Amino acid sequence: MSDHVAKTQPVLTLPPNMMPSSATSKKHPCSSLSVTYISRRKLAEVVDGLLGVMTLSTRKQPYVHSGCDISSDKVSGNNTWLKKCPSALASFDQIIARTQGKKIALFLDYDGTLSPIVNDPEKAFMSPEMRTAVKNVARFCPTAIVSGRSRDKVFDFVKLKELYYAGSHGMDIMVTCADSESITKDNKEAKLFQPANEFLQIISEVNKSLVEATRSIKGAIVENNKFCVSVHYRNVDKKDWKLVTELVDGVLKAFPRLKVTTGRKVLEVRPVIDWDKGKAVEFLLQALGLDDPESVLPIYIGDDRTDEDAFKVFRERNCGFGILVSQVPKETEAFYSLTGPSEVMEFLNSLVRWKEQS
Ligand SMILES: O=P(O)(O)OC[C@H]1O[C@H](O[C@H]2O[C@H](CO)[C@@H](O)[C@H](O)[C@H]2O)[C@H](O)[C@@H](O)[C@@H]1O
Repeated sequence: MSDHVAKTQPVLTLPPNMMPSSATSKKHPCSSLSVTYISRRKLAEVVDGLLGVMTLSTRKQPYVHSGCDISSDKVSGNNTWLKKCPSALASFDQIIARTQGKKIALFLDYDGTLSPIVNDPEKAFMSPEMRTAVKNVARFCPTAIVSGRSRDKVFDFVKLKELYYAGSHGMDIMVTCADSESITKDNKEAKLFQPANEFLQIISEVNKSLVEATRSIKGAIVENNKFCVSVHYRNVDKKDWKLVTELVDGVLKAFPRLKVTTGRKVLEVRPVIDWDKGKAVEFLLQALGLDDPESVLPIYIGDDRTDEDAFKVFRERNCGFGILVSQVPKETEAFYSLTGPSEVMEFLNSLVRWKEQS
């Protein structure tokens, strides 16, 4: 999918002293953020300022790498777990009751949620049945994919033009603006938001260094996700997992503005900015005009640690809820759970059936 950068783009509103005087803004009742539409020149000024604020406000966090994938974490106590985080399928009626006639805004993670976890990241295809389920649900609920993958790559997997996409863990968002008067259904103006834009060059450099550093490790895969880089060790001999971590740490010493977080047998190298999937979801709600908690109920379905940031936003603001995809009990901010992509598909199909009948 190519980038269509519009003449005006939505940006996060800054503190009043940094706000361009010509801008108009809209407050999100469900969050601390608001969306503003301003000119391209102003946008550049504002984003520069925004990045300054985000960089200053974020300390580089040390990371703990347990080398432990949740899927290898099998523990007993399923009943206790289901009491704490009930199945979204078994609780479907309760979930519907929670909507209270509101429109559902749906946020979907990709890997492990819409596609099963596989050894080769390039082959994490979603099934045609899952694609149909997502397409159908998007007819009733505005739907966005929020992924750690690059936006282009996740679009190539999902292939649905009717969705919104946030790639690179929310650092690369494309929306079509719902509330601009000039927009007709077929001529929507695409808008990009890339809060880590100034890191593009650094990411490209660290990607090269990581490829070089891990070249000799059999099974290590470095994946460039545009604003972040994944170093996969799923296919590396277990005895070398620690070595992979050490090599990544070694490379990162030369890149003080980057940090590492962990996912499912993956080390994710990303900019030290105060931005995550939670912030991306808040941004999307506003940019899409879904910022009225009285009329919109956001639901986020995801399986990864990075999805917890979005679950947390909804829990703290009491304006929607997360559904964790996991086969095992886990510490989570989600309200409900599903065991894997096939249950996710069942849940989406249930939403469609319910909408068709109502
Ligand atoms: O936010 P997501 O859409 O869940 O992306 C997170 C990472 O997903 C991918 O890696 C994971 O899935 C692979 C394919 O099943 C698997 O091989 C790997 O072990 C998992 O970590 C993706 O390749 C990463 O770039 C994403 O950061």
